[in-house]
Amino acid sequence: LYLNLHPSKKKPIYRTGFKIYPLVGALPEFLKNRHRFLDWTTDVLASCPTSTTVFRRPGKVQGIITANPLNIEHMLKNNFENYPKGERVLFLLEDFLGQGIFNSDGNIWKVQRKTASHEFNTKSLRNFAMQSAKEEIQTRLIPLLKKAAEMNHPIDVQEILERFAFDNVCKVAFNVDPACLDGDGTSGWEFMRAFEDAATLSSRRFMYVVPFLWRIKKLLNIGSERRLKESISTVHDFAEKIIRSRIEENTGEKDTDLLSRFIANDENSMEFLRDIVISFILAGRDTTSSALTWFFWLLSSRPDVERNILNELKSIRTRYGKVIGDTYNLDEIREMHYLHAAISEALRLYPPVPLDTKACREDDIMPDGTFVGKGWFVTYHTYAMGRMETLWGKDCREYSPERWMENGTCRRENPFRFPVFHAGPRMCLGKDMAYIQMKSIAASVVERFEMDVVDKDTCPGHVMSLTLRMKGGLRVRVKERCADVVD
Ligand code: HEM
Repeated sequence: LYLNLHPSKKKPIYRTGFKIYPLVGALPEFLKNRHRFLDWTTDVLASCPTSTTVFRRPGKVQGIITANPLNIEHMLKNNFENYPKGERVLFLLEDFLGQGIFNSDGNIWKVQRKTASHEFNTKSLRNFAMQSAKEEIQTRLIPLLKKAAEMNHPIDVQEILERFAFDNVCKVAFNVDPACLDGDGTSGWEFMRAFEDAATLSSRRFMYVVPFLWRIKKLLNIGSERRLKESISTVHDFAEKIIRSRIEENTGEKDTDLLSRFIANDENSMEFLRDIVISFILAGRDTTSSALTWFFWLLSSRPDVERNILNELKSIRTRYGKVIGDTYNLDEIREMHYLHAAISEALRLYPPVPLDTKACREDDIMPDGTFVGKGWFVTYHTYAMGRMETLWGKDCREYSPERWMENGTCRRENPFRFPVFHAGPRMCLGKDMAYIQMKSIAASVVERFEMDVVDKDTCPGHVMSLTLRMKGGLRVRVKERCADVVD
């Protein structure tokens, strides 16, 4: 339902992108399309004059969904205070995330943001993250892929990347190596599994047609809510044990990881520290792995793009006197403009956070004239934005890294047109770190291995979790590249 406020008459007009039925509103359509929610809502938004639509369900939940950059700039920056995450979202995720940076508003958020953004800008943290990624690539990822190539076994690249990202973000968050990429059976592996369950089961709370059904299940301690409680308890126990031992050995000096930097402030309680660490792990865990999974899938059917990446890597190796197998440092990674473009293009089509929702604090009018009522949800649809002809032209659904290139470098995009990393005061803190990690992995893998995707011609589906995961994973056969082809 597209609602427009005529400035002259100040009388709202309702127009719809969704089919609305008497009494039940958009519910039948929602149920019919729940399994393809992102594509369904993309089509609806594309048919609306300003790429914005109002969403109604029976009961009091209602809000707007928008893919309009002006509206997004308004809610994420110009009228930021009016669009917090809101009590509903905070409440649904509170059992798992507590009041960590990812799940807080107002002062609680501001305090964490201030410290975290200061630390994220330090060279020492960036170097530490870079070093952790390098080690994980050299000692775990490459040997694992070599072995898969020797055995000619198909592997699930998504799962491998998820384990990689989990190891990496745990190192950055609290300097613990769960060694998930090394194999199963470790306590870190149990932590990762529990973390995954907790994230997936928490996100399911958003999809209940009867919103409070999960609360009844929680009260009775049955089904998914029981499993959620168990997984949260495993995650919390693991994190608390580490934090406790770190507090005990606290020398008062800042260490390299984030936790130590927060511990240095004596005022932070155990719960506060736990929530921060968990928020960071959640933020950095599935996002980079999701992005790279879609990137490798897109690349598998585009040998021309792969060739351009190989050529770029070759010229960097020549310039810096490197050979295949050496890891790249920060300066070299920064010079990988085409690779940057190829990853950004994958992020455009498959944003790891496809939807993001805020709550409206006071009645407001969006720049496109859409009225938003107090208490409504406001969702911006990053996935739909990557598929809008109005934003990216007629070839918007094509994978084309070239659209990012300008005079040999990857151009910057307006974050409100490309809100893949959010925008405004709450913009993703890990963006640079994420690109460094993704480019390091992509460069090391592409120059050494060919990836032959099993079922290349089938377009994979996606699973709605907190991030956009590929349904069934990405199964590939890996083959070591011949050196003469690379050179
Ligand atoms: C491709 C990779 C990534 C993408 C696409 C991404 C995207 C996002 C998005 C959309 C948000 C806003 C979420 C919301 O507030 O609802 C966000 C927030 C955040 N991200 Fe990332 N992220 C990525 C990687 C990372 C990494 C690697 C880290 C850290 C290790 C990180 C740390 C954070 C933090 C701490 C926030 C919360 C910021 C705040 O609320 O002030 N992200 N990210």
